[in-house]
Amino acid sequence: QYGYTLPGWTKHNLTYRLMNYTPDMTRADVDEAIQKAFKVWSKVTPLIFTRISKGAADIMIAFRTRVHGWCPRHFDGPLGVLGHAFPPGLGLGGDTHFDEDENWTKDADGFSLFLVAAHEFGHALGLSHSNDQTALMFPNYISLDPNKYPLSQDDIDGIQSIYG
Ligand SMILES: O=C1CC=C(NS(=O)(=O)c2ccc(-c3ccccc3)cc2)CC1=O
Ligand SMILES: [Ca+2]
Ligand SMILES: [Zn+2]
Repeated sequence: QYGYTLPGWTKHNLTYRLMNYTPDMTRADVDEAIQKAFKVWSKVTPLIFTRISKGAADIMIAFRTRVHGWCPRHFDGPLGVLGHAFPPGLGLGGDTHFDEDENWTKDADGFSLFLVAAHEFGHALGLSHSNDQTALMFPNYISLDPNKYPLSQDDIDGIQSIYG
């Protein structure tokens, strides 16, 4: 069960924007991984995610390393932290950054961008970590079979307690 859930977004139609791409994957594979990661959550909530290519989106997505821009959190080089996302809110709220020092992939080796994005988007929607080790919101990376539906009942209960 969740320690606490943050107040979620007050609107259900959210926009997202990819600020840059990782050289580890093709653009098409990055677009697909991000789209699939949003679909995991839109399937179990009334949330709708719309991609925009300019202007300020609710969820700004970027690949960054070490200290980056005005982001109050920094990355730690290869391994360790893979990404971070800010809880719902204006400005930095919802923004999701991936550590470019990782090897991002769509298949087995390296880290699955789809899985890490699905986890980070859980935070961007207001979820905290789960202590259920089968949950997508579990604090440690588990390389689930990306084709297996990654949401556990704990994740669904958590997200529906915010956007039910
Ligand atoms: O707020 C934080 C702080 C530290 C984090 N650690 S991480 O980036 O290495 C990470 C850990 C687990 C996952 C994950 C967990 C379950 C399924 C898929 C990914 C993703 C990223 C992830 C995170 O969201
Ligand atoms: Ca790292
Ligand atoms: Zn950041």
